[in-house]
Parts: sequence; structure tokens; C-alpha cells
Amino acid sequence: MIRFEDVSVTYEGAAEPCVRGVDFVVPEGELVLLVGPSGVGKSTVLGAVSGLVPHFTGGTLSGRVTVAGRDTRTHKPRELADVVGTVGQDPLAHFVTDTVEDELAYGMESLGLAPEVMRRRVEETLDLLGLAALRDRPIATLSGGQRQRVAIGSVLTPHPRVLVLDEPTSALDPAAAEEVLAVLQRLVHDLGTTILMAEHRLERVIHYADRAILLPSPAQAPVVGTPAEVMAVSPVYPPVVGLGRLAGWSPLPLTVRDARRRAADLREQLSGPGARRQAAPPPSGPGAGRPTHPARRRLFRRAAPAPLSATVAEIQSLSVRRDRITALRQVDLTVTPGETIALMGRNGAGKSTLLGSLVGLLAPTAGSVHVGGVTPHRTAPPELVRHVGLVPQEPRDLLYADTVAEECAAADRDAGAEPGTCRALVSQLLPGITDDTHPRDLSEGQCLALALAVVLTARPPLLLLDEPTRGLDYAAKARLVGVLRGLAAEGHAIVLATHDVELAAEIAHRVVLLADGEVIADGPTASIVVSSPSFAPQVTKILAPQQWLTVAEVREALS
Ligand SMILES: Nc1ncnc2c1ncn2[C@@H]1O[C@H](COP(=O)(O)OP(=O)(O)OP(=O)(O)O)[C@@H](O)[C@H]1O
Ligand SMILES: Nc1ncnc2c1ncn2[C@@H]1O[C@H](COP(=O)(O)OP(=O)(O)OP(=O)(O)O)[C@@H](O)[C@H]1O
Repeated sequence: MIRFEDVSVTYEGAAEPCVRGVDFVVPEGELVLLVGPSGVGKSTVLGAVSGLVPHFTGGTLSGRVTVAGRDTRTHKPRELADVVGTVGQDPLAHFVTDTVEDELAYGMESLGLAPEVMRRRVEETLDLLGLAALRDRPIATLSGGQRQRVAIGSVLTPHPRVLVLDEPTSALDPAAAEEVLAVLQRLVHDLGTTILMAEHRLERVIHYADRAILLPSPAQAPVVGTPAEVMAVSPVYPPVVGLGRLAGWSPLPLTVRDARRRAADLREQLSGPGARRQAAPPPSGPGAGRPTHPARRRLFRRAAPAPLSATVAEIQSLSVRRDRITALRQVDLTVTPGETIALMGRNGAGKSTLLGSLVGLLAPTAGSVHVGGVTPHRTAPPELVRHVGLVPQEPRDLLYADTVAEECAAADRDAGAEPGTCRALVSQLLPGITDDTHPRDLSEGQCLALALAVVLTARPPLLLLDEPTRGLDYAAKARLVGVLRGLAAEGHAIVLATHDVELAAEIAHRVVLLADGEVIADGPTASIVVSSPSFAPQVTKILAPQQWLTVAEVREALS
């Protein structure tokens, strides 16, 4: 259905092709996953299928790409629209209408489908993707995950034979991601739809794929195989594969279920005398003084920061209405210096609204918010940046200059910092970026690092991040974790809204769960995530009833 024949793509001004020697076939009715580190050209390959590369991006494509027999070089994207549905990384760039229902109908209207067919398919899609309650909503009022679901729905309604999806679950909560992937799998199995998809969070998708294509590094030819074959050699892999590699399991398990079946020996090793023990936590609270199982002790290793008398932020009985929606109700939250809090919960639960309230973008409808002694929505930005900084869900929203150097100079001015402060932070976070780079040409991970540097220039005691691992590969995520740990150790309090359960397991001292605008759980990471089928990381699920969170913890215990 999709055929690449010795394809290379070179963007304008680039000395080398960005992808080279790409040669593969995706048969009809298969779901194929494109994997590889950031910047290897996954989006470029996807764009070549929908015709966006090179028609819209510029550059040259050599070799041949055909979809359902049509050559994408001689057919413009619009001439492929009846066959190929595409969802790019940025849902906002995708929308052409104002409301959810209109957006779902738009693709069908432009193909000239009959009104009764359109009506039926809109209803079907609203149900399939859990969008019925949002059908009349203006798209501008949707949360990030709600927008992503609408973007996916809008390409499903015309029933294209081929779907090209670039990180389709990046803004979705874990349960919504499973629902959307199950829908996609049904299209593949029942309707014979062909899907080519790129996704960084492999723990979510690898087990749905019939086949995987690995782009190992820029301009290196792809490796094609079964998901297990590709995972055995891939530089990017999910925690279940990391644990399988550590334990020497062969064939490598791709699902928690397969890994659990293999894990008896590993569990024994981890609870046996060979495993490195950690110091027990200081006895306190209920059960203090009882002997602790060695594995259980590990949970307490990520000691909460020493309690300081000062709080960084204090939220009391906060309610926030946005239009007709009560996005937060009766929320209480205290943030202390040095602690990292993961804010989790379904799409639309109110996470971004809570961050927006802490940084003064939204005024309380009732209740109060205090950050470092000031009331954010009543504090002027030059004063507020000294107390709190937000890296938004779309870090590009924070960047407006034409070069990295100008961006840094503006950040120094805004923060009243020594000239060169922001640039020094950028060099630390993003070695190798030149002053004259245009922020638009940075990859997702690079943009995030620049936005983080801009915010950190003012050294705010409270740092807020909204979905910071969207679009990041595992290596970029590990660098981010290192930076955030360093900041927490210096006493910065960090609150991050995230759907990335693996990130929360790595870094958070505390998890606050929101549901429908209310706090439904607030406690140490381990105690909150371990008991939740949605929010437990893969390692926790595999090694239960022992309580481990990450591959790194297991590796350390075995060393
Ligand atoms: N329109 C463009 N013009 C010039 N260079 C581009 C363009 N689009 C992408 N590139 C460059 O081509 C390379 C591959 O980018 P691409 O977005 O295809 O990678 P990717 O594997 O999808 O990355 P990510 O996982 O971060 O989305 C990068 O170095 C990028 O900067
Ligand atoms: N500008 C707005 N106007 C009206 N309602 C809004 C607006 N932005 C968000 N909402 C609604 O407020 C509620 C909370 O949205 P919020 O963005 O805080 O959720 P979230 O937990 O961050 O979701 P996600 O995980 O999808 O990013 C949702 O029902 C959303 O549709």
C-alpha cells in the first residue's frame, strides 16, 4: 500500500540528505511503527507519504514513494487526500474550523460525501473517541489532549485507506491513549486500513505494531523487522525492553504480561541476599519499627526533601471557571522548597488550569493562590518572574525572537539578570547550539531546553512545566531528568503536569491526582502510582507485588 524505493530527502541549504536509502513496503492492513531517536527523519518519512515532503517543506526527494499506486512526487497532497489521512505533531496547525463537530465533518465535506453519510460518521467518531460531550465546544477552549483527540477524529471520518500519524498519543492521558490505539487497531483489523505511525512513547504502542521500521541515526538506512527484532537492536526502547535486556530475557518481551511471566527469577534475585540493600527510612508514621522487606525499602529511597519551614506556594479552596466550565473546584495544595510534584489525571482534569493559576494567567473564581508571598494574578510580570516561571505545553509560545542570541538577551533583560546568564544556561542544557540559530528551526527537545533556560534565567523558586516530555526521545528525557533533579537539589520546587508515568516514576517525590477539577489523591509517588493500573510504570507492573519504579533502580540493586 505504501512503497519507498531508495528514497533520499535533502532539505534546502543542507549539505547532507536528512534521510537516505529508505526502502520498504507497508502492506495493506498493517500497522507499522516508525522508531528512532529525535531528528533522524521520522517526520520527514511520514511527510513523504502524505506528499507534504517535498511539496510544502521544500527540498528535494530522490527515489520514489507510492501510496495506493500514486507517486507522491507527481501528486500534490490534495490529490492524495481521498486515500491518505494525516495527523501531524501539532494539532493546532491542523484545524480549519472553529468547533469540534465542524472539524470532524470538514474532511468529508471537501471530498463531497453525502450529508447523511457525514452525519452518521460524525456521530460514530464522537462515540469512538469519547468526544460526545465536547461536540459543540469551540476548539480554542479544549485542553491539549482533547484537541489531539479531535485531530485524530477528523482524519478518521473520511475513512481513508491509509493513515499517517506523527506522535498521535503525545498529549493523551494513559487511558485515552489506550482507547485511541484500540480504535486504530480495530480499523486495521476490521477495515484493512494501513497505518504508518511515529511515536516516542514506545511503552504505549510497540505491542500494537505488526512491524517496526527503525531509523537508527540520521541518513542511515532503515532496519525493518518484527517489533521484537527491531527492539533487540534499537537505541530507543521502552522500560519493558530495558528490563528484558538487563535480565537477559530472549526473546525480548514487549508487553507487561509477557514480562511478568518471565520475571519470577528476577523477583527472587531482587529479594534475595545478593541484592544491594538500602538504608531503611527513618521510622515514622503507622507501622514504624516493623521490619521492612528489602524491596519495599527501595520505595523510600527517594527521600522527600527535608521539610523547610517556608512554603513556596499555598493554594486554598481554589475554584476556577473557564467559560461555562468549572475547571477546578475546592483545590488545596502546598508546595515546599526542593520538592518535585507530578500533577496527573485525565485529559481535561484541570492540570494546565492549575499551573495557569500558579503563574497568574488565570484568576481564582473562589479561594486563594499565594506564591512566595505574592498573589500571582495581581502581580506585575517583572516581579512575578522572580517567584514563579512556567514552561508551557507548547514551549514555542514562549519564544518570539529571531535568533537564540536575541532570545537570551531578552530573557536577561526581563529577569534583570547579568547579561550572558541565559546564554550560559542554554549552553549547559543544549551544547552545540549556535547564537544565530532561528528558534523555529529547533527540534521539539531543543525548543523545550531553550524555553527552560529562558524561564530559569530569573531563578524562580517555583518552576512549572506543562507536559515537558512531549516529543522527546528517551535520551532527551534523561537529560531533562538530570537538569530537574539538579534544580530540585538546589532547592527549586518543581510542579509538572504530565501523562508520562515513566517520567513521574523517575523524578517526582509526590503525585497529585486530579479528576474533574478536584484533587482525588495526594501523596508520595510510589504509594499513589503503584496502586493505579493507569498510572503505574511498566517496571512496577512487571515486578509487583514487589515495589520498584524504574529500570535504573533495578540495575542498581543488582550491581
Ligand atoms: N522543513 C525543513 N527544513 C529544513 N530542515 C528540516 C525541515 N524539517 C526537518 N528538518 C531537519 O531534518 C532533520 C530530521 O527532522 P525530522 O523532523 O524528520 O526528524 P524526527 O525523527 O521526526 O524528529 P522528532 O522525533 O524530534 O520529531 C532534522 O535535523 C530537522 O532539523
Ligand atoms: N480557554 C478555555 N476556555 C474554556 N474552557 C477551557 C479552556 N481551556 C480549557 N478549558 C476546559 O477546562 C477543563 C480543564 O482543562 P485543562 O487544560 O486544565 O486540562 P488538563 O488536565 O491540562 O488537560 P490535558 O491533559 O488534556 O492537557 C477542560 O474541560 C477544558 O476543556
